[in-house]
Order: sequence, then C-alpha cells, then structure tokens
Amino acid sequence: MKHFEANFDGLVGPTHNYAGLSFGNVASFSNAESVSNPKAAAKQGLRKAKALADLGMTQGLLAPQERPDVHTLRRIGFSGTDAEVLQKAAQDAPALLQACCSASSMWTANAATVSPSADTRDGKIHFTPANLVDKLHRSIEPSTTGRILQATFADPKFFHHHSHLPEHASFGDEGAANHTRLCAEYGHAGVELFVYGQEATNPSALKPKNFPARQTKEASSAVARLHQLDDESCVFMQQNPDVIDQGVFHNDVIAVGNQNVLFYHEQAFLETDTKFAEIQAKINAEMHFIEVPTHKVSIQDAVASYLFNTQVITLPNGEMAIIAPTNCQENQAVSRYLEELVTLGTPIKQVKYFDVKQSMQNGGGPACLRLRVAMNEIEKAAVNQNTLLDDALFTRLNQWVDKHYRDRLTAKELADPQLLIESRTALDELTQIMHLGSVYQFQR
Ligand SMILES: NCCC[C@H](NC(=O)CCC(=O)O)C(=O)O
Repeated sequence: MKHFEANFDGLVGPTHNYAGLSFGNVASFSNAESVSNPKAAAKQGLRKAKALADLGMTQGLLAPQERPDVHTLRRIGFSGTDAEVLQKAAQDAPALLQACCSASSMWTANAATVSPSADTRDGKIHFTPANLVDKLHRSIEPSTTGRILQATFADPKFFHHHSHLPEHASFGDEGAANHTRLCAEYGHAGVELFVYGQEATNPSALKPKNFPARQTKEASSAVARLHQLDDESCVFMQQNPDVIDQGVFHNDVIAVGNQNVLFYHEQAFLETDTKFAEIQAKINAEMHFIEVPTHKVSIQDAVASYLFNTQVITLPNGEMAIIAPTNCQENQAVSRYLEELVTLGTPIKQVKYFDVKQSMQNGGGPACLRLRVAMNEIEKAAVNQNTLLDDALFTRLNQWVDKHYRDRLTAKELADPQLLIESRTALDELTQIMHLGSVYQFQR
C-alpha cells in the first residue's frame, strides 16, 4: 500500500497581529507593534499549501482558533457584555488582551506531536496536543486544538487522541517543532527523534542562561510513552543551550528531517556524535546527516533567514525538495549555501521559495506552518475530506478570506468589538465549509 507524508497547514486567523509576545523569539520581539495584514497572511499561507498540493503532495488544513478569546478574559475577571470585556481588558491589562488575541495557532508545528501507525504498538496514528505552557498566549490553545484535531482525524479506528500534558513548566511541550520522525520509507517503522531544551527535574543539567528552553525532556518522554513507542525506536537529544540563547526557541529553527535525511546546523545539538550513532543504530536505513558549518552559515543568519525552518519533502518522483521562505533567497550566505546544497549529491535536489513574510515577522516559517502526518491511503480516506486542499477548497477559502479578513490590524484595534463579530462570523462559516461541527466555545 502507498504511504506518504501529509502536511496540515494552519489557516491564519482573522486577528493575525504583531504583539511581541514571544520572549526568546527574535522576530516576534523585533516586530512588536508593527501593523499586520491578516488578509495577506492568510493568502500567503494558502498559496504555499496549494503549491504543495499542486506538486502532488497530500495537503490538509487545520482551522484557526477563536480570537479574541473572551472566555479566557472572563475567567480572569473581566465581565459584562463581550464589548465591555474587551474594553475593560484594553484599559486595565492591555498585555493580557493581546495574549488573548494572537493568531498563533497558525503555527501547527506546535499544535501537537504525531506518531504514525507504523511506529505505535496499537497500529494507530497518535496525537498529543502541545500544552505550550511557556507562553501565555499559546497556553490557551491546547483544548481547542484537541477538538480541531478530533474533528479532522475523527475515526477512532485509525486515530488515537490524547489530552495535552499537565500544564506545568516541568512538562513544557511544544509539539512537533521539537520532534522529527526519521525512516527508510514512510510506511516502515522509523526512529522518533525528540529534541528537548532542558531537563526540568534535574537542577544540575545544562540549560540556556537568557532565553527559555520551552521543551522539557520530561514532556518528550511522556509523549513517547503515550504514543506507545518502543525504546528501540526513540532517541532523546538535547538542543544546544547556547543557540537557544541566540534565538533558536524551537528545534525546528535549527534542524529539519525527512525520511533518512537530517539537515542541521553544526551547533544545533549537544552530544551530536553519540546521538547520531544511536539514530544510525536504531534505524533501518542509511542516514544522510547534512551538517551546515558555522563558517558557511552563522547562527545569526540561520535565525534571520530560517534556513532550517524549511520543509524537506519527498516529491512523488522520489526526489526531495526544500520549501524555503524567500527570506533565504535574500540572505547572501544562505542563498549561496542552498545553491550549493542541491549539487552535493544528497537526496535534496531542488529548492522552492515562498513568500510567507507575514508569518515570518512573528518567527514562523514554512515548517512552523505545518503539522506532518505520515499515513497510508486507508488512513487518508478516514480523514475528514473537507479539510484536504484541492482546487475547489482553495478557491472557496480565498473567497472566504476576502469576505471576512481585514488588510490592516494594529494592537489598538484588538479591542474593537466589531473585530470579535467579524472573527466569529468567519469561523462559524469555516466550520461549515470544513464540516468541523461546533469546535469553538462560542458555538457551544
Ligand atoms: N513555530 C513558530 C512559532 C512562532 C510563535 N510566535 C508568536 O507566537 C509571536 C506572536 C506575537 O508576538 O504576536 C511562537 O513564538 O511560538
């Protein structure tokens, strides 16, 4: 049977804005207070997703979340009508209002960790929504994420959904951004590489000094247990704390893998040689470890261009391609490196560039925008078919964006009660387009 990797991209929500909410994420911080364009952001994302579908890839979409999140604002004591809640929050606690308005669920690499059926003991695809506890604005995502995933992957015969991990710093979990599945063929049992930033219960373990390490080893181990993975198919590796301190807040800012390829920066990990030997010993394939040395691309250039937040995909003809943000083309060292990469005799043969600048300005590149689900034809048939991107859905969603989204949004406008109405109207219509049922709290 045919096995392949499907990508589920996050649809950008109507409140996409730049609020500088992510300490440790250089782009988020440096673009705080910029004016955003939610309409352009949504269309850039859709265009990237459609291009992959046109290349013959299986491409799905995950719905965005309900924002402004008035329910959380009520939970922390703001009361009255929805308009009053927004207005009081804007007055008394503007930072909390901003946290409740982020469209951050667009970065579905952080929605969940996914283990394909070939790796799990019960032969089902496992999903654990990420708790995202390190950032307030992201910590309010997991419950709705769980409902959206269940509405997208509904059939319990094929899909096994877990609750997110306990909401405590010891279990800080950022989902697939810190998880890479390596394999010979998508349908063969693979090795799941869990990359963590710190060990929460070991005070003497190395950790970054300035910026937070969002993923803990405890969380990675818990996900591996939940997903019924055997020890022989897991590798746990620590991210280099020094690069976290230089803005590498997730592992997918410094490394990306696909099948038997791991593309990474020289400074990405600790104990690189030992851990790579463990991967090679556990995997039934000849690994290609493609290392990018610092003298060719500095950490600073990697963070600015998102060279490693690219998607490495296997095209239907078996060749691999890199899906890169246009920011890579604009960085001299990085574009020179990518020109060279396709000549090195590795499985990666071509580079395709996409403008996802609206997302990039908040620190999310092509890889952040997608959640990977390796599957076979039978499992694909069990997916909610209205979430799979084809010509008709692409046209429909572009019209939907044109109808509901603003082309300009500032922090001040987040309290506009009209924005809440626009956003709920759009999402209500979206749940009908994608046949999701009542996944949002305002619909329940
Ligand atoms: N995987 C990429 C995630 C990017 C995301 N940025 C943000 O949430 C920025 C939002 C803002 O600052 O408005 C984050 O840091 O988790």
